[in-house]
Amino acid sequence: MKFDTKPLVSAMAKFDTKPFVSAMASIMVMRTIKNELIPPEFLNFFQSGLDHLSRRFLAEFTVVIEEFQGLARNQVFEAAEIYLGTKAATVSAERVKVSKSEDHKKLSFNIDRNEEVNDAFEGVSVKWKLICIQVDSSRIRHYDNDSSAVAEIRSYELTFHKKHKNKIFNSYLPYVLEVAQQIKNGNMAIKIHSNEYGYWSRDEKFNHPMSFDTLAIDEKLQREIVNDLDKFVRAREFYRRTGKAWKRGYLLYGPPGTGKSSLIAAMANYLHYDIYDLDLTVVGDNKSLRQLILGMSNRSILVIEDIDCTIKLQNREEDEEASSNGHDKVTLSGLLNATDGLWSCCAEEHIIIFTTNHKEKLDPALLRPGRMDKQILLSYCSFSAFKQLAMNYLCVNEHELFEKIEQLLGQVKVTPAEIGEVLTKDVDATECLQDLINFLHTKKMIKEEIMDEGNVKEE
Ligand SMILES: Nc1ncnc2c1ncn2[C@@H]1O[C@H](COP(=O)(O)OP(=O)(O)OP(=O)(O)O)[C@@H](O)[C@H]1O
Ligand SMILES: [Mg+2]
Repeated sequence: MKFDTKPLVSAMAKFDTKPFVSAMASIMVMRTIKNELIPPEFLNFFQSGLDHLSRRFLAEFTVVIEEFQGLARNQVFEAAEIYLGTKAATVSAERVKVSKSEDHKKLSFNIDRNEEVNDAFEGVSVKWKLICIQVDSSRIRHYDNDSSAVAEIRSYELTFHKKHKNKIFNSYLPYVLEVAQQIKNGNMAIKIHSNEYGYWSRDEKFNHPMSFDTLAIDEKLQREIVNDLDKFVRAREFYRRTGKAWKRGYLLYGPPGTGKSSLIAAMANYLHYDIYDLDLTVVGDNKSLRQLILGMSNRSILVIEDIDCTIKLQNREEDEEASSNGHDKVTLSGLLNATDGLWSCCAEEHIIIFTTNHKEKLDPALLRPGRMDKQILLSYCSFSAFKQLAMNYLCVNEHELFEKIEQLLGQVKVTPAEIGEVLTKDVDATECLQDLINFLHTKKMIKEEIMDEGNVKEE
């Protein structure tokens, strides 16, 4: 290993004091001793002592970025990992790791443990190092105890001259986060995370093929939703200026099978955001809920399906009673605080989606203006939505049977899910459409019979 004296010399020129010079001289001597005389097995130990000394006298400043904050993965660590992957492939590291999982579209590079990577930002030199310490896995809360008795605690050390502290904190680290996000958007498949045992599962790929091209909803409504999403994504400056949390809440409501979950999938695919599918029934209390939401990464969608029945959400007075009785459970105000409260501002670009089949059952506190930014009704199939389904399932955009179907759709309520089922029964398009006409006729007859019975009873 060659010893580069340039930084030392320039540092000595700047800080021309006797004690400093003699300390630097000692360090140089020790480095020579290290390179020439120390047996390889003691090198690491000696090196860390030397690094420590250099840091003191070169006025270096080191930021430690640990992989986990409690149970949640540290997003700065994640971003550093992705960002340094690009550096590792091109610049200074002497050893890199290369991998490609199914989730990735391209090769991923990574610096190896205890390797250093130099980087420069607006004229400032920085040094990254990946530190790995092996410990007994039972001492780590986030670690899956089944797999191994030994676990690794990983962290990055970012070192630079302390006079650049402001620049690093205010410009460089945000830049690293930004670049990592861009890389992630281009390279990573979307993930879906679900909660179990108090933390998010990490590596499930989100494979739902639904997109706004295949979603069968009213065209005008679709345009409105897409415009809303575009506006939200572009609004970074607006949220920063107004001090509002950069998040948007949607309530999707409507009968089963009308496309609420399909719309969520289309949104995630459109924005390229990860989904965090929150099952409130397995969240013990408000504190765990808060921790889960803090564990979400930026640019992601929090989904709480069937909000009316997944949990009994009481009103606020009952909440207070419950917490004063020491009851451990997620309460409505806990949920609202978690999604709405001050601390949820820590993250950026969060979309929160609640779904329900029964909007009328929801607590008014959830529906209060300003809480859910947009309430979207997904309803029974219109003719234009049907045409989209015919295109999806049968690759047909015009057919002589369409007129009859349009007429029947005006008379009976049928969900896109029901239509989808009929259209997949046969291979031949005409037969499928004829099946659909028969299905709609039957529904219409049943509806008329029910109405007749109602009239009889009324009489
Ligand atoms: N608007 C739609 N466009 C395209 N396909 C749809 C639509 N609605 C439903 N489907 C089809 O029906 C299936 C079920 O729909 P989905 O799960 O989105 O309904 P949902 O409204 O979420 O129902 P639930 O209230 O029971 O959760 C989907 O997998 C999809 O194949
Ligand atoms: Mg659903």
